[in-house]
Amino acid sequence: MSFFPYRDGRMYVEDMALDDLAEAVGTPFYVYSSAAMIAAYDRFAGALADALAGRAKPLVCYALKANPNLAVVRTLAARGAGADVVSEGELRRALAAGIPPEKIVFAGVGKTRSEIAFAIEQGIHQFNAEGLPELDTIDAVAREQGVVAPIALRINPDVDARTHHKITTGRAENKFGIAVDQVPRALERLRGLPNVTLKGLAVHIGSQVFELSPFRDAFTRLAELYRELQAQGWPLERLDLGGGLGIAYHDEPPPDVEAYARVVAKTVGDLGAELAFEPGRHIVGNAGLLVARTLYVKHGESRSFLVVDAAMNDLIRPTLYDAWHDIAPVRAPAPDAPTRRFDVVGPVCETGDTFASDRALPEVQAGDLLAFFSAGAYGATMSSTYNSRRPAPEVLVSGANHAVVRVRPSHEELMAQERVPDWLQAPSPTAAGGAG
Ligand SMILES: Cc1ncc(COP(=O)(O)O)c(C=O)c1O
Ligand SMILES: N[C@@H](CCCC[NH3+])C(=O)O
Repeated sequence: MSFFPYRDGRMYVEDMALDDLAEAVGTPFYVYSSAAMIAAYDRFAGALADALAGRAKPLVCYALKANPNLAVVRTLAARGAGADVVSEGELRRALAAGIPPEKIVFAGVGKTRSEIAFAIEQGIHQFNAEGLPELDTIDAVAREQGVVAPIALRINPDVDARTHHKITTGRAENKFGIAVDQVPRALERLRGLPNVTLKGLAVHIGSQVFELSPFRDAFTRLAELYRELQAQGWPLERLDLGGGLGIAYHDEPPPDVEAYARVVAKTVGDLGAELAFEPGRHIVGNAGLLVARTLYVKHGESRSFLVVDAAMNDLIRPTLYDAWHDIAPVRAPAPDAPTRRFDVVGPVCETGDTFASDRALPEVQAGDLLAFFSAGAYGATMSSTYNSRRPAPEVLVSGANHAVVRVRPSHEELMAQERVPDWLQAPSPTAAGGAG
């Protein structure tokens, strides 16, 4: 079922017409379907619960980096989600959205002392430690607070996730995690660190992973290591299998979440470990759209351009990864409407500010609204103010209700964070122009 259907020639988000929303909030804007993210979350959590059949209880820690909007996180918290965070900011958001600290895992290669201190104060579930020196830091900070901090070692299994090279994280050359060969050194180090306690192992091999075999390989390696460490006497009880399960961005068959859950059950289901997962994109990616208005239709010598009012500062994925996002007009085209090839571009002064090249679209007029699909993950959160453009607002729809869950800041608000030092006072009129 589509959460973005056409009805009477107009595209809807659930029961809210997008053209009405555009009138209400202005363009460009992000819009999320509450029902779509709940459906994706429930399906993911349900598939794991079914496949594990009571052998292990899955803790689904939504990866805030995909979309940290408080209303989005709150929606998932209400379904029982925990959180995967990679900064104090994300941790504060997870807590503010009502996720209990004991359901929060803290990953990331560059946790600072003050971030670690804050997380320990909150009593989070665990740190996923990504390197040996970090163990010393967590230990030292925990000692200052007189507590023992729970950790998992994030293992780098050297598995090719077969995704875009910029978002693969489980190869030996990537900065993430601890190589299997270094684990003995990490354990040796842990023996001398009384203020950290090793609870388990973690892995995350990359993002937008489509094939199941890299997961199978990584989880199998992790299970072997888990058994080995237990045999050595380490009282492990947790495995965190990371996120990474992809979504369909076009008409490809989406990854099979039930088959993913069966891989989990088969590889680690019998270890008796508590299992955690860190899905981001899979939960929110296809629950969101970016909606833009066409400013100009420009027919050049060799190409036709649709210049829209959204740009690479709003959605950077096409520029950064050459990512494909489906684009469709908000006013339904006639079934037999001819198509034409367009480059869909934004107003930013970079050639890379291109959402799609040579894309077949129905005839579009200036003023028409366009929906960019699969923009719920790594969309608004990766936006910037480049070219001094105001970030697009975010809207959450539930049924026929909508709420602006992040407002578009004014130009004054954007400039208010900047300061001009005294020694750069505005030049007096007489000084202007120099020699007179
Ligand atoms: C440690 C960790 N966990 C979870 C995620 C979420 O990934 P995804 O949105 O692909 O599920 C990421 C990002 O790749 C990550 O680095
Ligand atoms: N930002 C990336 C994914 C990176 C995942 C974070 N570890 C994307 O848009 O696809």
